[in-house]
Amino acid sequence: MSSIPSFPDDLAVQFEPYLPSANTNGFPSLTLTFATSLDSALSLGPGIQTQLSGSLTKAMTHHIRTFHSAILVGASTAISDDPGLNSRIQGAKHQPIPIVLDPNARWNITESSRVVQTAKERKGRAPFILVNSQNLDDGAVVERKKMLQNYGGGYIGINVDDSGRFKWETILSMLKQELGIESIMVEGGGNVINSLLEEEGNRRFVDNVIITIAPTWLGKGGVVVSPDRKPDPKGQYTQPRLKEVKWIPMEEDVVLCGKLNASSTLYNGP
Ligand SMILES: NC(=O)C1=CN([C@@H]2O[C@H](COP(=O)(O)OP(=O)(O)OC[C@H]3O[C@@H](n4cnc5c(N)ncnc54)[C@H](O)[C@@H]3O)[C@@H](O)[C@H]2O)C=CC1
Ligand SMILES: Nc1nc(O)c(N)c(N[C@@H]2O[C@H](COP(=O)(O)O)[C@@H](O)[C@H]2O)n1
Repeated sequence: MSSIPSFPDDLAVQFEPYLPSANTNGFPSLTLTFATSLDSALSLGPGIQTQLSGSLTKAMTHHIRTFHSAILVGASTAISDDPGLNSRIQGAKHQPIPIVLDPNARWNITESSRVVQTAKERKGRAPFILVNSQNLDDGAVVERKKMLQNYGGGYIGINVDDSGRFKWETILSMLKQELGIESIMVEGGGNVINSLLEEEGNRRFVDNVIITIAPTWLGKGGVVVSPDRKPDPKGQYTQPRLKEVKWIPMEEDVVLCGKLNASSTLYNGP
């Protein structure tokens, strides 16, 4: 994997207000970051890795990765993309720990998975995979766990809720307690991002948002960011709206930065 040229200082300074800072809420600081098309798609379809970021916005993503203790993706992204989940920016001073949400232990991670190769070459960290606690004793999980432990990673069991998902509150507090994670970059895919944005109770965990928008339409059938509109306990839908918004043009793309958790308000129009 070739290294990515360093991110220019004059651009890096513009992102500083959106980098993690110590959180007072007891949870790791969470940055939501992904690349999208003009029709809100992350990829052409489930299982199809689609390049959206240009070279400069890709460098930005790898620069931002170095400021986080962890990067988190869903199992389908791990399976389809076989990602490195490290920072390949020249001179990277810190590598985040990859975290994969995989309640049903679907990802057959092996010695030749890119993230493991990267850890072996000491160009990144070995991943921790979060599974439903009931799957921790599964034979395949036990074997994969042994393999990952050789490189400093592993499997962690968490109980799922009635819908088969982990609660975000549990994910975040467990990552902080067990792995000492203070900041986390959630990169995708659609399922993970939508589950984070659909409920006000989860949106409160999102501190910073950094979205690359590429000048292209992927068309119907793509994996889209479009959370369900779930009403709050009072039966109202509170529109999440970013604050402290900054648009940063970067070659053909534009990067949208903002803050979310500073209590989203009901938007009543101008
Ligand atoms: N453009 C971009 O920046 C990115 C694009 N992608 C693309 O997104 C696509 C994959 O997205 P999706 O199919 O939506 O899958 P996904 O990557 O969101 O994974 C879905 C799986 O993650 C697990 N999961 C999600 N939320 C969970 C929760 N709260 N608790 C427990 N488990 C949970 C479940 O196993 C679920 O089946 C791929 O095509 C990939 O290339 C992925 C990341 C970033
Ligand atoms: N920022 C960004 N731009 C794109 O165009 C993308 N397709 C993605 N995808 C995400 O990046 C992961 C790949 O990471 P590595 O470079 O392999 O470390 C992929 O799994 C998606 O999370 N991101």
